[in-house]
Amino acid sequence: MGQVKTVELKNVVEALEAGKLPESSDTVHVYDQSFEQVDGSSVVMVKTGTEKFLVVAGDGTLFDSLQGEAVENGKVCSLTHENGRVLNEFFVYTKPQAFGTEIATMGLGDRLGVASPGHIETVKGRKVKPILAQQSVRELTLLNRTMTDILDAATFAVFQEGYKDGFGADADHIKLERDIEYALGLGFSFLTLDCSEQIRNDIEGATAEAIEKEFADLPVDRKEYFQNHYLNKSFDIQGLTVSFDEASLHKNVLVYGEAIDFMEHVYNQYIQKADKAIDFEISIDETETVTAPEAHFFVAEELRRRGVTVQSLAPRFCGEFQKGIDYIGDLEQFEKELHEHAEIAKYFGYKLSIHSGSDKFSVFPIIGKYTEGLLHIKTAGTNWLEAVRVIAQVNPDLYRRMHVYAEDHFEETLKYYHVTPDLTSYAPLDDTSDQDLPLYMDNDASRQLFHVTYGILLTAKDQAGEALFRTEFFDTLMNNEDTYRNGLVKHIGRHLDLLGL
Ligand SMILES: O=C(O)[C@@H](O)[C@H](O)[C@H](O)C(=O)CO
Repeated sequence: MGQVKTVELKNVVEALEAGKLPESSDTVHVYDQSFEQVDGSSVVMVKTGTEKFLVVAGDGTLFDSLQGEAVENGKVCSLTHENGRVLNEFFVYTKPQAFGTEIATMGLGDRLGVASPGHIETVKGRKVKPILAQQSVRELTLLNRTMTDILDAATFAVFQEGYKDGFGADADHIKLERDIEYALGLGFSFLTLDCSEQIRNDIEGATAEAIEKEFADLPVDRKEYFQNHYLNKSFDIQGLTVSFDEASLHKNVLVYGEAIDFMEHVYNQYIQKADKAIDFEISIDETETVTAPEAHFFVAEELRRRGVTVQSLAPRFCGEFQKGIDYIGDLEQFEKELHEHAEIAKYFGYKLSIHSGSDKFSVFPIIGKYTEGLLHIKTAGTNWLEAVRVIAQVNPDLYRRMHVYAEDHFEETLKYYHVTPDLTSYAPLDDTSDQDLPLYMDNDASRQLFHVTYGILLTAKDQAGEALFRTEFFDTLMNNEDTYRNGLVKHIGRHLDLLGL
């Protein structure tokens, strides 16, 4: 830390020594809500330039535990993983928790590690709890981030905002048992088990003969286990009648059987054995197979039969839930099926989970109506797009360079995301004034262009190995923190308003 900064922070230390909340100055911003006093120590979060620190003074175990640079009789501490764990030890509200099925939850994936303060402001006073740490393995891989990074970002944001109403941490789209073990060991409170590898999409297109032959080859006890429970019976779900003939039963057994076995295994081996409550979510949304309501019932009934308790389940809905843009499909069909999915979820006592929930404004009223405001909804990319909007507003030159790079590298992202933007549908960059650059964040195609190129843009390096955009991107964002915060409050607030939360 430079000499200049320690001089600036001397006043903060003096105020803390006197047990007082320091005041912000021209060069040091004090996050008032973060001020805490415990066993003779006083601590607060500050920002100088584009960097944030914890400043602690006084004596006692908190002062001794936080690691930092001595400034007068205080310490100036970087936001390290170790200092985040110290905050967890002294302030329980900085640790993630599970919420169960009695309140709506919203996944607020933050690919940058700087969005959570705006998310916290957005949810205050609403009937929803924030899952502030939520990144899929795909996002972590594309960003070279770790699960520890996203937990730390949430810890420091909650401390900065003095937010004491609880938050969650979702290890999202987890497919491997080693990742489950690692995430739960780190203290994640929410596990989204992605079963797309176990779901047999090939069965969807198979002939009736092929399905019958494969089913016939199953062990006798397995066939009897399913046929004795489902065949030629009707199940009444709040007025929705579900029944299976041989063809439909055999198809569902083959499509979902292996996935359900995996769900049961993970529940018994990890969720049941966890040292704290875990919100367990089943994700069958990222598959080619649309989840028909009767298939949703089949999966849920099997979980019930096997004693597996889940807090939320994400089906693959009809139509398209593409990243960062509104719903694509027949609204009437969607409403009919969403209603059925919601009734099935209610019947089995868990929340319906809406993945790729960003920007699905046309269907939010339908979702809010039939889930009666008890759901889990996941967003992530839209929070990154609001950051890109800020860049377009305040640093047009950086935006232009990122836009060109994203277009040049767009094709590389299609192996990770299913998006189908028409990149000729928006105005050419050279024809767009600086003033109009933010409008690209209102166009579906340019939204998706940036939505899926986040990893490429934030890890791109020049020939000297220096970051092409990352450093300037984060400096710009940190110098315009309130603009980003207010943009999130407005944009995510619109999501919650339309959902009735
Ligand atoms: O992009 C990702 O991998 C995640 O954000 C994933 O899509 C997440 O589960 C989600 O649905 C966010 O909207």
